[in-house]
Amino acid sequence: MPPPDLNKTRTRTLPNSTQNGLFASVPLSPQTPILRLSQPLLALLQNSALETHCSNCLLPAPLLLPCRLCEAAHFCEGCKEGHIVSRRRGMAGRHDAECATFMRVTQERGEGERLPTPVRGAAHVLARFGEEGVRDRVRGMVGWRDKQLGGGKGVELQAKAVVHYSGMEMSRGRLEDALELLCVMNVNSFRITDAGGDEIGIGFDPLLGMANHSCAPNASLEFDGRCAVLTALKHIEEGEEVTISYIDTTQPRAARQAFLQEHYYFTCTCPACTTPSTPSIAVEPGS
Ligand SMILES: C[S@@+](CC[C@H](N)C(=O)[O-])C[C@H]1O[C@@H](n2cnc3c(N)ncnc32)[C@H](O)[C@@H]1O
Repeated sequence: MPPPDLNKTRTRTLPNSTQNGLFASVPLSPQTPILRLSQPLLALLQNSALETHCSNCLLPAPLLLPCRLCEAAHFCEGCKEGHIVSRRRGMAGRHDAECATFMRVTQERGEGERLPTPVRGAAHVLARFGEEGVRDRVRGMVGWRDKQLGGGKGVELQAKAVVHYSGMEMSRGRLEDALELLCVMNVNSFRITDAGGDEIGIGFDPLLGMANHSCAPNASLEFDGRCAVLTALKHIEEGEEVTISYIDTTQPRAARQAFLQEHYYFTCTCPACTTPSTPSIAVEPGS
């Protein structure tokens, strides 16, 4: 049984901004969990991990059984019952929607062909737009659509792939939803890494997506299987903003700034980016 969900944050609008952030609702000491979501809206294995990790619990296992229909997703002993057998019983399993998508891709593109992971992720979330509140929450998120459209990122083509391979009718409204969703997911998704630190998938959730970036963050977001856990790295005062890092903070400032601008469309003004850098020490040859 996973530990229960918890949330020691509040979402608030940032001062002098239209954007939001996550703020501590209680004082938090280092290493304490701040937010735990056992069922984020999306926790999906990337293509390269489909045969090494279980598509349900996202954990690695020495023996994984392929779904007998799509043969793309694999399940560990503990999860196979609910996800392979349940389809025969007509129970809605988490894999059901993607199973059909995998099969459509194989039929049209050939054996072993996969959609790019972000397209698969968007198809998953689009399939949940019918659930209460999901579409409105996602469509209310920051997506930098104007910058992404025509920006060489191929979101227009990806939107068509999302709708087509999901087996949905290609209506203007659907395409519009898919396009907006892809833009939102591009700036609000998180990498899922396994216990060894290897990247194995993507996670996305409207609440987690409220966390802003800092190159000197006070919290970190990790996934334990499919459970998302935000943990304090430092003492955080009640009412203080909770920040995470979207990037590798060991990179030099210029590289961090360029990456954040290219992928998240902002200029970072965190203390690590605005504090004058320590002047380099001249070392005399031979000293
Ligand atoms: C994952 S969302 C974070 C939540 C977002 N502020 C909101 O209101 O939904 C990522 C977006 O937030 C903004 N953002 C995140 N960290 C920022 C920072 N340190 N400075 C300025 N904007 C930031 C950028 O617009 C970025 O594309």
